[in-house]
Amino acid sequence: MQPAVIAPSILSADFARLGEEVDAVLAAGADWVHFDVMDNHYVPNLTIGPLVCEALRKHGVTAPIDVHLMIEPVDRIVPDFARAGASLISFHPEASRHVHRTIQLIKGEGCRAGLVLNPATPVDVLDYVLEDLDLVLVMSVNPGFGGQAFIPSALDKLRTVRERIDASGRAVRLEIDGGVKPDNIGAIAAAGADTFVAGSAIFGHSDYADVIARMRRAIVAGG
Ligand SMILES: O=C(CO)[C@H](O)[C@H](O)COP(=O)(O)O
Repeated sequence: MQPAVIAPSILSADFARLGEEVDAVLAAGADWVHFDVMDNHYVPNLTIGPLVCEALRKHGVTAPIDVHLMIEPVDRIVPDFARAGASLISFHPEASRHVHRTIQLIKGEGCRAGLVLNPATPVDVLDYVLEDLDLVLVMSVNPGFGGQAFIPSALDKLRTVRERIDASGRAVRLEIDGGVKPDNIGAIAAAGADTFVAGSAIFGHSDYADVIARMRRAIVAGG
């Protein structure tokens, strides 16, 4: 298993002070910045686009920016995010007519590629494309909003995807997103996740370093 990565979702940050918020969470021990892009079409919410990603890079953020596109159709916006400084770009198979082509597009733009599985999306969407992926993101809430409760069936899905990744022999990251907290992250790690997105649990806490440290301890204890 690869070293654990903690990726705070800026969906729960104070957008009026986004640069400071990202600096603070990275100084507090976060590894990546998770960047949720919603289009009010694929999901019923509207957030941020490539201009904000570029602004974070210009602000001086050098950590990996992990872009989660909840956008349909997805292909047109991929080059814009690559130019804006995205490190990884993940998308939903339901939002792409040609999943293999979208993966190649992301990689051709110089980014790592991830595929996102909604709570009701079967694991077999990984057939024939797992060998091209750098990351699989298992959603443990329905996409669109922060602050939702963790859906327990995500643990079984993590175990299944972990087996498939291990059988592939490739260093594909297994990311979890939605309702991740210090009190469930140990069980999530034990089920096979190595990359942990958390929004409200981190930005809703007054001491980012404390909550991230508690998450890391729980990952080691549970995983
Ligand atoms: O992708 C998302 C929602 O679509 C968010 O990243 C996710 O829900 C994180 O928020 P929280 O940790 O508060 O559940």
